[in-house]
Amino acid sequence: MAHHPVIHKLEAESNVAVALANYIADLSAKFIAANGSFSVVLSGGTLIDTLRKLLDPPYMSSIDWSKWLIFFLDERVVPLDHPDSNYKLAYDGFLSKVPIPKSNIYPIKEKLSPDEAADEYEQRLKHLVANGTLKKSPVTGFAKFDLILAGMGPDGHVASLFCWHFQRFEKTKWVTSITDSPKPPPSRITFTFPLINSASEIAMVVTGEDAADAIKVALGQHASYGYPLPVQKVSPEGTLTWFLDNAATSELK
Ligand SMILES: O=C(O)[C@H](O)[C@@H](O)[C@H](O)[C@H](O)COP(=O)(O)O
Repeated sequence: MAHHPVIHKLEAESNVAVALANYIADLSAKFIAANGSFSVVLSGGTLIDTLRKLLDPPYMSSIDWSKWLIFFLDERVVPLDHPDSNYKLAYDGFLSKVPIPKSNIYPIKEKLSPDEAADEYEQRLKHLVANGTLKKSPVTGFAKFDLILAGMGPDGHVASLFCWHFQRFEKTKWVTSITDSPKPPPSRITFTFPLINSASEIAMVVTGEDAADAIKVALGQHASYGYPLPVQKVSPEGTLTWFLDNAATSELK
C-alpha cells in the first residue's frame, strides 16, 4: 500500500535546490548508516542543475560520497561525450565535482543499439542485485534503489515513459528502449514503472510554469480525460516526495 505523498511547495527554484539538498543529505546519512551504501538514480533535464546546493557547505564535506552508487533513470543512446548524453550532463554539472569513485558510477554501454543497451543495463542491474550491491524488493523482486530523483516533462512524462507509447505499460522488463521519443533525441533507454516503483524513496523535482497543467493532474486536482499521465503511475513502495516551486504549482487551487 503506497504511503501518502509528501508535498513541498516552495517559493522559487533556488528554495527547491536548498530543500532538495537537505532531503538528499539526510537520506544519504540514513541509508549509509543502515546498509553502508546509498544507491541514487538520476534523471536528466533541469534536475542536475537543481542538485547544485549539494556542492556547497555543509553538504560537500558532510556527505560520505565514497558510499554513493549512481545510476541513470533514462539515457539517450548516444556516445557518453555527446551533448545529448544524460551521463555527460550529470558528469559535467555534478559527478565531476564530488568524490564519488568512478567505479560506483553506472553509465550505459556505448556502441550498442537501443535494444541491446537496455538489455545490457538490465543484466548489469540484475548482477548487482545478485552480488548484494543493490537491494531487492521483497514485494516485486525488482532492484530496490534507495533514492530515485526524477523530473517531469510538461506532457507528464517521467524517465522516458511517454503518454502514447507502449513502454509505459511494461510489466516484466527492468529497462526498456524507445526509438521514437517525442522529446529529442529519439533513441533512449529507460527504467520501467515496476523498477521505478520498487524504490524506497522517489523525489519528483519539478519547477517552472511549463509543468503547471501536468502538476494539477498529477496532484489530483484535474482529470486527465480518462487516460492517466505517466507521472500518475509513480507510486513507490516507500515514500514519494514532491519538490515544487511557485511556477509549477500556479494552476493548483
Ligand atoms: O532524458 C531526459 O530528458 C530526462 O531524463 C527526462 O525524463 C526529464 O527528466 C524530463 O523530461 C524533465 O525534464 P526537465 O526537467 O528539463 O523539464
